[in-house]
Amino acid sequence: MMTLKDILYKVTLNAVVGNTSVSINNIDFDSRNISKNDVFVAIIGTVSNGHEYIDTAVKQGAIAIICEELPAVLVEGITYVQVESSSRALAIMASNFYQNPSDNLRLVGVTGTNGKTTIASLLYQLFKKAGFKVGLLSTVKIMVDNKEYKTSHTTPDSLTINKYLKEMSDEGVAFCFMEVSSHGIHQNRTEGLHFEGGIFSNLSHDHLDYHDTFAEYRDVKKSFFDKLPASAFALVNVDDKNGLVMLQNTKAKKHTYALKGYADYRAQILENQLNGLLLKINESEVWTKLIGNFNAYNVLAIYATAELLGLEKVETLRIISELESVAGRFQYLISNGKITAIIDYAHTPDALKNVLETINSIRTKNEELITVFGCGGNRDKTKRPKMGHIASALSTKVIITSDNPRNEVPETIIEEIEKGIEPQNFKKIVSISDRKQAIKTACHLAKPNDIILIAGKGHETYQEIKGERFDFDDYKIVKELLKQLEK
Ligand SMILES: CC(=O)N[C@H]1[C@@H](OP(=O)(O)OP(=O)(O)OC[C@H]2O[C@@H](n3ccc(=O)[nH]c3=O)[C@H](O)[C@@H]2O)O[C@H](CO)[C@@H](O)[C@@H]1O[C@H](C)C(=O)N[C@@H](C)C(=O)N[C@H](CCC(=O)O)C(=O)O
Ligand SMILES: Nc1ncnc2c1ncn2[C@@H]1O[C@H](COP(=O)(O)OP(=O)(O)OP(=O)(O)O)[C@@H](O)[C@H]1O
Ligand SMILES: N[C@H](CCC[C@H](N)C(=O)O)C(=O)O
Ligand SMILES: [Mg+2]
Repeated sequence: MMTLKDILYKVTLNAVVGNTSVSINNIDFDSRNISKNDVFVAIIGTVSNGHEYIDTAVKQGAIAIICEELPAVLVEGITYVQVESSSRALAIMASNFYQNPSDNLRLVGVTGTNGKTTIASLLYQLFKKAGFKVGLLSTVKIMVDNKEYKTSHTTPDSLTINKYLKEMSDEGVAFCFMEVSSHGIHQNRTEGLHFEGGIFSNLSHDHLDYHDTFAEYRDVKKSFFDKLPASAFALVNVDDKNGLVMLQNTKAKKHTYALKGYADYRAQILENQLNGLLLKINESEVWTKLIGNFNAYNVLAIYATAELLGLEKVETLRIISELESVAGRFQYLISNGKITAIIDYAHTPDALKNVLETINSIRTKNEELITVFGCGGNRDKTKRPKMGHIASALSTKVIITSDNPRNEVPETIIEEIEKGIEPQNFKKIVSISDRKQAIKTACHLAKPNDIILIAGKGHETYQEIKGERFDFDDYKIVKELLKQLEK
């Protein structure tokens, strides 16, 4: 049995009222999950304030309350602990509660606007193929070696992270690769974890609804590197102008990678085709099935990481050529009628631009590029016109549609996307808010050898409308529609 004192180890306490030697059953930050002898951690969120649920938690049997402000009336027999930051305290307590599982495996965090899932998933595959037991915490799924779990976040809350790390540690997992989102860092979800390495892919426009300015978004990412210990490595892409910024105040050992500039790890694209890339990494040539310039960066990042973690170079290169692309990232099919449909998770201006430029570098002038995309509701509005501009400038036809409208009106989101389109491109655009109809229209418009890009949802298998998730799978839908049309 654990006591409150055990899990408070290393938490900075401002005040304690009551007994910390009490035995505790579980910890939670949501009053709705609290039952007898649990510890409730009150967090000030973006929508509500957990401190308002302290009474409910006590009524449901909480034995201790962790909070930033003590309630006016204290209940006899309950221990109240006041801390500076409840979310930071939660993360440290979560680690203690699960016996500090991040100490038992070699944990590497991947941060950046685009490429986190790709890099983390490729590292998972690479180390699996090299014969290790491996863990993965990603947007698409959580893997405890061969066991797969669903996930709702890119970087889960600290209790969930530590729960899975504990399972990994019990399973004898040697390496774990995890995505570290800016929300995750900002909400202290990764506090107290023992990282052996951090990777920075790039920084471009996203989430400027949550972070007030780009500088704030950058500094949140940077704080992840600031906190790495001296024993860790920090590996950054220095073709990105913020790569060196990430290294400014880190104690970790600094390593760089680049395609254009000078760096410790360098790659060159020798060939770029629809079936893969031929790269020269440092002095060796390697073929990969991954497609697009941006994937040259991802492959270089995993090569460097493998070396930093001690994998043998020749083996790494051999395995790289066997790696499969990640679900919903430049996933494509070619129909019987010779129409290519590409599903990609590009949901930021930079990712959309990269994907379109990659397709354009492969496409010949006679073929049409028909792009179907939308922008998420209740997310950064300022990226909408930018994505409208990019899609219309780089495609021959564009169908603007819905991508998880959440609690917003789909037509309003579409109008905001349309604002970024320049008059000379108006004729390329159609707006159809129903995503299935939009994809159907693209299939009707496409002729043999044309390319349809369906962007934004990648691996997602739902459309989220007003809090409800309806089944929706871009890949399945386009495959089925093309088959019907070509019958
Ligand atoms: C904006 C955001 O990130 N919100 C996250 C945050 O919730 P919140 O701050 O809104 O919580 P809140 O509703 O205000 O509640 C505050 C506190 O009161 C508690 N509460 C609330 C009600 C009640 O009855 N009782 C109770 O105790 C809540 O449990 C919470 O502790 O903390 C929750 C618990 O960790 C997260 O689930 C939630 O993620 C929401 C669902 C979300 O959509 N997050 C996205 C934006 C996100 O995190 N995305 C990033 C990836 C982004 C990217 O890189 O592309 C990710 O890492 O997944
Ligand atoms: N290194 C990269 N640079 C720029 N764009 C990239 C890079 N890697 C992938 N992309 C593009 O970004 C999209 C998302 O990639 P990925 O899922 O790996 O990113 P992510 O950082 O995990 O995103 P999220 O923040 O949603 O978790 C891809 O579908 C592709 O279009
Ligand atoms: N992790 C990102 C994913 C966006 C994917 C896109 N399909 C959307 O719903 O906006 C987010 O939650 O902002
Ligand atoms: Mg991701």
